[in-house]
Amino acid sequence: MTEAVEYDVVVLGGGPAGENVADRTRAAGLSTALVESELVGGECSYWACVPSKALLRPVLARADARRVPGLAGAVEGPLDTAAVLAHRDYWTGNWKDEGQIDWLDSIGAHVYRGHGRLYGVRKVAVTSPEGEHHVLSARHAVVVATGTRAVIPDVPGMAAAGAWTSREATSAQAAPGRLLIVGGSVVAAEMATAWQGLGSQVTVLVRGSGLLPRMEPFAGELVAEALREAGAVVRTGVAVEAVVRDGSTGPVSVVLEGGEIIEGDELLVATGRAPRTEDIGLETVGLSGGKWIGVDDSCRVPGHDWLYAVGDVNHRALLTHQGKYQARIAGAAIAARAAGGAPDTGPWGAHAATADTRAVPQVVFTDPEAAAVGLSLAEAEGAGLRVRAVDYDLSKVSGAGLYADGYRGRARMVVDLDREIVLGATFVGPGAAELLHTATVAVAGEVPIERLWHAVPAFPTISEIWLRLLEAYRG
Ligand SMILES: Cc1cc2nc3c(=O)[nH]c(=O)nc-3n(C[C@H](O)[C@H](O)[C@H](O)COP(=O)(O)OP(=O)(O)OC[C@H]3O[C@@H](n4cnc5c(N)ncnc54)[C@H](O)[C@@H]3O)c2cc1C
Ligand SMILES: NC(=O)c1ccc[n+]([C@@H]2O[C@H](COP(=O)([O-])OP(=O)(O)OC[C@H]3O[C@@H](n4cnc5c(N)ncnc54)[C@H](O)[C@@H]3O)[C@@H](O)[C@H]2O)c1
Repeated sequence: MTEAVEYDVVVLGGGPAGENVADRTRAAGLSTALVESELVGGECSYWACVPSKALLRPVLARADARRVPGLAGAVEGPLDTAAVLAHRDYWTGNWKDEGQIDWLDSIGAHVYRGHGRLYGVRKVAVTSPEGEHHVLSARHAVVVATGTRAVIPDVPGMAAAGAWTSREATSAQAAPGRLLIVGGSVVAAEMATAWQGLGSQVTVLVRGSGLLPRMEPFAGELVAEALREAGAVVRTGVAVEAVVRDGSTGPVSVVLEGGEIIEGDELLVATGRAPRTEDIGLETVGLSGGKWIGVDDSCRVPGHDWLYAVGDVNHRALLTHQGKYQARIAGAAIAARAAGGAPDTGPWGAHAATADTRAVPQVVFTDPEAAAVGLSLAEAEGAGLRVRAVDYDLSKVSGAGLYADGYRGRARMVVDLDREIVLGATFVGPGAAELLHTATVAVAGEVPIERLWHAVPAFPTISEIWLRLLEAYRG
């Protein structure tokens, strides 16, 4: 080991969360090193958000166009899959990270390529791909931002079958003929939409009772209905007992509980994420590897005043925008503490990631899009709050009718009856994604219903749903 190189802050993991911490600590004038073992930009840029949305955009645009009289006839044919994949490759920078490295250089952050591990208090050891070793020490903070990897359940034959995870599903260079998908949450629903649209015959095998189990039930119902209309098979209440494949390529068979066998050409396992913490030296500071890292609202690890964790790895909200938000909060908290100040960690304070528990927005880019923020009805009731849900058929809004012929969609607003504020909102329908931020402002801002009444949506936009929901609530 060489002598330690000292920085104010050392960031372990260069995904969206890690990069944004570096951005904030550099903006505060703190010297910062960032350690990345694969590609700076992380899962999101190369195997998750960005490539998946590049695959989905043409599928959704075509579906939208097919619902517009006068335009539908022009988009009857199949998508140009090769062009879509090439566009996806462009958006991932062909899995190269020079652009992100240039940006980190431009803000004066020092990048170390290699696997990083905590090496006792305030220290990180880096092993480069060439086998060089560096020790970095942090005057003020080490921030762990190592993200997650896909979980492959312990189903006989699954791991050996060379099943796709989200990585292969977002980076594949051809559409498989028959794609089997195990799982029914966000990755499963989005990838089913993308690959069915790009020419595969998709079968989704859902263990639970429907798709998108964390959203209002109507979200999963509408998405499943549309997937079936697009030609996919969506089966609920089915458990996969075994996977059989001769090697890791060629036809793959899934054996369901009860003995039914379904054959496909590829199998995507979309059954959740596990933290990448098993080999990052947590044991050297008295913590356990392989687990999520618990943090307080400033994203600091309790009992370790120099250690922070941001992004997926802290399990607060596994979304890029929330990881970046946590990074902004943690970066500001580190800077405030480094300057000897008292951070503002009360609810909604400058150094508290309060939105993680109150106002997390998420858009699922399926057809129809499903967008939600804050609490669902079940979550609000489960929290013991006195609430009322107001539902409205989105197709009855003029803007929606003009947006698409035969528009199908639904909205729900969950109102706190004691405080008369919106706790959560869900919009499902074509074009619903861009409705979400209004709801996020209402939820995070705790805007009183009586004031929302004065926020007039433009006619004829789909946003008029707000007026309808408020009218329905006020009677
Ligand atoms: C298919 C898919 C689609 C998604 N789509 C969306 C979406 O549309 N919108 C959204 O908000 N979220 C989406 N997500 C979630 C999003 O990808 C994650 O929330 C986000 O990537 C988390 O960012 P992060 O920085 O915490 O971790 P990551 O992006 O996982 O980055 C962690 C980084 O740390 C590095 N690292 C790990 N261990 C070490 C080590 N020991 N030393 C050095 N470096 C290390 C990794 O190489 C990686 O680059 C999607 C996820 C999937 C799987
Ligand atoms: N557009 C977006 O915002 C977006 C897109 C994709 C992923 N993500 C995020 O990435 C994360 C990962 O998504 P995901 O869909 O992989 O995981 P998830 O944790 O959301 O869902 C995993 C699903 O797999 C099911 N499951 C677990 N084990 C199973 C088994 N053995 N057999 C069958 N089903 C099983 C679970 O019941 C659950 O419904 C999520 O937090 C998600 O929000 C976000």
